[in-house]
Amino acid sequence: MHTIKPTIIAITGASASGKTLFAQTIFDELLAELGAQGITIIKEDAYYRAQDHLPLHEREKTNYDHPNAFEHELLSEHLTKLLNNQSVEMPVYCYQTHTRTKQTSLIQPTPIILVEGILLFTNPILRNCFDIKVYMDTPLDICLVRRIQRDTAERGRSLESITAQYLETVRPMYYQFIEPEKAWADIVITKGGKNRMAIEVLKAKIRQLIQQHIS
Ligand SMILES: Nc1ncnc2c1ncn2[C@@H]1O[C@H](COP(=O)(O)OP(=O)(O)O)[C@@H](O)[C@H]1O
Ligand SMILES: Nc1ccn([C@@H]2O[C@H](COP(=O)(O)O)[C@@H](O)[C@H]2O)c(=O)n1
Repeated sequence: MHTIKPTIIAITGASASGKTLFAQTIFDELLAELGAQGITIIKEDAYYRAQDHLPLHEREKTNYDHPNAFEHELLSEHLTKLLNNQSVEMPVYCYQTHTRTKQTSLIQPTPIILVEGILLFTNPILRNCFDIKVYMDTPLDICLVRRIQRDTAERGRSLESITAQYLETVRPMYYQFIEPEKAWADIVITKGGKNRMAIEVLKAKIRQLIQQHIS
């Protein structure tokens, strides 16, 4: 099954546009059919640069919406290894400490690899790795509301810190880097991570690719 090159499907778009929900739904719904040997997910967020050398108050000032915040070189090295049928140790990131944890997560090569994150198409080497490029086109005001709900519930953030970060970096970087990524997309998805028709279309394409792997 692994003799044919894996297919990498990359999903990008604004923070809280629904990338994780969309990718995770496809993964969860196909897992029963394909098994863990068939499909895997990689998050660009796992590749935020380690900041152990900085005190916490300095890490809080980092612009996490600029491409330089990511170790894209390591992500492309890992994708290349997976394409060459080698496993990788993906970093595990912590949004509370703004750095990587001491753990890593073993990722095995699979025929289908989903990658999701805000700035995946800004890097030409990464872009080159992707077979299908998806852009989540969710209005920014909806993203902001969902980010406030998610980051207060799941990422230990206050409303004050979310709104300050939004005005200082999230919104300007969206216009500078994320929105222009749409031009690279093969598929543009509206209605966020619950767009059932888009989920079914991607699942059908993945099933077709798996059939090609098997035959
Ligand atoms: N279409 C949708 N309808 C309702 N809630 C959604 C929808 N898409 C995403 N969400 C919710 O919005 C929040 C942000 O989505 P998430 O998938 O984490 O975004 P991203 O990965 O792009 O940052 C999550 O709580 C998610 O469940
Ligand atoms: N320490 C960090 C790292 C990242 N962020 C924010 O996360 C956003 C990207 O993740 P999504 O799941 O929302 O796509 C990005 O907009 C960063 O601002 C952070 O707040 N703190």
